[in-house]
Amino acid sequence: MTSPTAAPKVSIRDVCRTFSVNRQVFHALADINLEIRAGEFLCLVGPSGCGKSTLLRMLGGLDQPSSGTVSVRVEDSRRPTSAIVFQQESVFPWLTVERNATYAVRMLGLWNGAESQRRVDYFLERCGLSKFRDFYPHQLSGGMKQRLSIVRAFSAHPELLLMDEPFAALDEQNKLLLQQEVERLWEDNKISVLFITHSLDEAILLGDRVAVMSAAPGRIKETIDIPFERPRNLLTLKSTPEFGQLYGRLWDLLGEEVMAARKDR
Ligand SMILES: Nc1ncnc2c1ncn2[C@@H]1O[C@H](COP(=O)(O)OP(=O)(O)OP(=O)(O)O)[C@@H](O)[C@H]1O
Repeated sequence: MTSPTAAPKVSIRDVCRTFSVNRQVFHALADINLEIRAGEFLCLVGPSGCGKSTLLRMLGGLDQPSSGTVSVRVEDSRRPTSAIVFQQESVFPWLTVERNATYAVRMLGLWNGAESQRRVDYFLERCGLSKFRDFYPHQLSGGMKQRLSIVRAFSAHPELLLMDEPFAALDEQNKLLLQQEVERLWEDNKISVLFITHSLDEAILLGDRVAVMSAAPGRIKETIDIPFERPRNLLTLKSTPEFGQLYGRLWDLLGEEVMAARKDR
């Protein structure tokens, strides 16, 4: 458990993002204020097009705010500031499983011999890919490729892990298994996580807090603490009245925004 009073890992202050589309200004994000605590698992939900991925891309250094500031508190300069797991498979087809897993660390010049290899071996083992280290992505299933993306991200040992709907394209069984695995990996590695999802089940299962965004221009409408003990089991959780109440509260917050987003189209 992280202390709410400790210095935040991520500070997002008064962030706005506009895009110029056909010579018109489109306001994607407006006045975003949000913190992620060190070691916290923060889930972000919101209607389609409200700017979740734009915000995540800013934290990953792939985009810049039009105004306001985004900062990540770096504690160890030998670690990459962030790593991203996307929804779509983002592994390199011309590299083996092992080379994919080590690519980011090598590219960043952070490869540290035996120590780095030990991390890669550990995460390959944890994600059930040890036996496939010499396989190429076309020889893997979709779920295995997504596990490889997770291995690559955790192996890089980032200060901040950014996950953009990482399980959205997976079948239900693989999704449940990977949700559990990510929760365990996160608990064992004490990493700070921003996790985007459209699934309220997933947000409640994984999050320490869930931030709900408004329809575009995206704002943080409310953040809600998830009080359940870990490790969590979705099937057990779902049978409790507390889960139903939390789900209902989140759905009420989100439902209004989904309707607003539809009207704006
Ligand atoms: N490079 C860009 N140029 C113009 N508009 C953009 C650009 N990138 C994003 N947008 C717009 O910004 C808005 C937010 O996009 P973003 O992908 O962040 O939404 P999202 O909440 O992640 O959506 P979804 O849940 O559907 O993935 C969208 O209306 C999108 O069209």
